[in-house]
Amino acid sequence: MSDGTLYDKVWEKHKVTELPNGQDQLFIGLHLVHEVTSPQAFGMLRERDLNVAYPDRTFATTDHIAPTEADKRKRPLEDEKSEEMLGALEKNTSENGITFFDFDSGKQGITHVVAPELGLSQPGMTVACGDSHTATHGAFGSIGVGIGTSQIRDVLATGCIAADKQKVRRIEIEGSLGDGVYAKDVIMKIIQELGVDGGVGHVYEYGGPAIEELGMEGRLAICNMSIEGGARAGYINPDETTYEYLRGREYVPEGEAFDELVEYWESIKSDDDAEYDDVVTINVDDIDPLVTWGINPGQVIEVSEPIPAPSDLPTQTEQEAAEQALDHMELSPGESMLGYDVDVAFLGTCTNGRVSDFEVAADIIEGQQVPDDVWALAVPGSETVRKECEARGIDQTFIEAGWEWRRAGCSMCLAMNDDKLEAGEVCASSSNRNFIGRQGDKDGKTVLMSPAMVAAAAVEGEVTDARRFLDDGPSDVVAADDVEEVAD
Ligand SMILES: CC(C)[C@H](C(=O)O)[C@@H](O)C(=O)O
Ligand code: SF4
Repeated sequence: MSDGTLYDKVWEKHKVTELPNGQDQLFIGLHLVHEVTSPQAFGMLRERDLNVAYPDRTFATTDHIAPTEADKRKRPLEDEKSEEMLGALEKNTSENGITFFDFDSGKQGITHVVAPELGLSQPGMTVACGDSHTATHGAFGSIGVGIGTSQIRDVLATGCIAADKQKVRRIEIEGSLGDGVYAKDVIMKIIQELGVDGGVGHVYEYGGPAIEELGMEGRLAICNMSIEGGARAGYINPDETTYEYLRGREYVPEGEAFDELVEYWESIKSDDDAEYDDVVTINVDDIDPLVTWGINPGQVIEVSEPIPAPSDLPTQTEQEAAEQALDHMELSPGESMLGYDVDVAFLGTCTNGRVSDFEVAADIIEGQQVPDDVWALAVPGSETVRKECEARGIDQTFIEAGWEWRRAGCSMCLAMNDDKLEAGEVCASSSNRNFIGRQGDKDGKTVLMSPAMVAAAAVEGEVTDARRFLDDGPSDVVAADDVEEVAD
């Protein structure tokens, strides 16, 4: 008989008991903490005079409020609220014996970038963090869940959460990605097909040839945006790519211990005959780079497709959302996103702030100049990413092309620091959310896309198909001039 999916197996291994209310008590193997969602939870522990149950399984970093300009990282931080949050995290971690990757550690960065690159996130684990993008860690074949304040308190105090088991949808990605099409495009395609609520009540298991071909950084980008598709978590079964990535990382055991772990990791993979609640197949052979045209990540098209008319959308909710989106973005149905003016290019975040993202973008911007009226901002996802890019000279390519090369943090992904989109500005962004006001002013506009597309938009000052910049890209790429109706 089949043991089932990775989700079933990992869940069962971590289930402590069934609670009287029907939920399961789930043990959490890795608890990640950042400055925004943790202070209140630590406060709750203090009120009850409780200690942190598993400080060795708990790791903290500062990301959301982190200033990205080197000289603004001096303490106390200029912004009072940010200083308060950072101070609280310092106090809470040092009082409880929790490792904190602070600015001086050289390892600070976005939680979901730092934990994977240090080898903290491993297959078969349960990972929790007070942050919706904890799904990212599922790229290793773990269950990564975002949790709220009371659950953060519970994990701190007991190492466990009360949780409901979800259904599992297998998303089979067939085919092979063309040049200039990336993991980000795959997840945007999935959300286009299944919608922003499509995953509610589910976790997504991504698999199939196109997923197997991806490196870990691409897999992380896909799992990262599971939440944008409404899923509670997303994961990919571990394989050689996973093990090779993990080998030698700081928190990964070596030698025989590593081999034993691989054996365990192999055992928690979904069985070939595992039963899923649902299977969806998407072929990516012919997909073009995707961009959003609206104000949620499901309002997305392949870059040369026309923007849909609200009346063509299936539900009233989608129709109303589309009306609001077109109004906000100042776009009309039938128009193309090609040629849409861009003021800011933002490259970074827990979706696309890793070395390979900067590498891909550097290939496009090399020898090009950002126009005077475009502000191009490159923000490594972690200090480790930054230093590796600098060691390889990638930062110089950005700087020479007119980009600002910054220190690590969430930055303009949600503008909790100084990096803000202003009213009326359009941002070509490698992030994961395009909600109104997300990147700063409520009158700013966000267009989500892959790092390559952000780089190309920075060069042109408008949305363009990045494959035009590839030596070996396809020959039939549509340029803005070829499109009859081009947005302003
Ligand atoms: C601040 C934090 C709680 C939030 C999240 O949960 O995701 C943020 O990271 C985001 O991306 O919106
Ligand atoms: S980079 Fe963006 S999505 Fe990721 S944790 Fe930070 S704010 Fe959230």
